[in-house]
Amino acid sequence: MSDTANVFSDAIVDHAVIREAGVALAAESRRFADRGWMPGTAGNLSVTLARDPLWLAVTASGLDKGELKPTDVVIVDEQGEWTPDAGLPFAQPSAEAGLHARIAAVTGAGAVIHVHALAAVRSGHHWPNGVVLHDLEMLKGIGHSAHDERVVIPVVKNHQDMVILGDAFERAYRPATEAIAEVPALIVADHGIYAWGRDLRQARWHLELTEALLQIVLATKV
Ligand SMILES: CSCCC(=O)C(=O)COP(=O)(O)O
Ligand SMILES: [Zn+2]
Repeated sequence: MSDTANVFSDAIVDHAVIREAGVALAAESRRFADRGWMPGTAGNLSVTLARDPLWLAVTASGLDKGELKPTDVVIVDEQGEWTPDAGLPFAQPSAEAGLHARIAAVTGAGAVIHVHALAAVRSGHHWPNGVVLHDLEMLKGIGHSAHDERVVIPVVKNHQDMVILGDAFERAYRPATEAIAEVPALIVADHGIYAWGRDLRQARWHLELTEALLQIVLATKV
């Protein structure tokens, strides 16, 4: 019997779904810790389990993100708060779960990843009003045109209150139009970057490509 069986034995939500989310979040977290983007306990991840009401499986707070176990997940509601309705015992969700929930609610994302990657933090210092990207082939990887589009990665001020941070995200977010895709990333100044997608894999692609684009604009700035 696995170590998750007891923890989830009274869960109202589907045990297998939570187990699958925990396995996936731990694996992704390890990947980013190995890259140096989640040093120590930095960073957090979530996947959307349900939409009505909104429930996310988010990483637990304050743990070594390179050593998460499949049981180190917490089910939170649309405020990012632990919900008793999921039937799991209390565990402290990520301090940033509220922003994950807001991003998932506003964008429809199936997964959100937050890391403390260097180029994102440096870019936020250099361009506090947003980072302009253009004429870069990798823009196609975040849904944009490589040549005739000017894409702005929004930058918002850091805050410890996730409602204030969520409001800042909503003001900065530009949803997709028929002509232009959304920008699936947000820089939080002096802190790190959030990226999202329909699932963890696409969120990872968006994160890796955005961080690579930011490395290029930093390396080529005059
Ligand atoms: C050690 S970094 C400070 C907290 C933070 O920014 C972070 O990403 C991790 O917070 P969590 O509550 O998810 O462990
Ligand atoms: Zn953080």
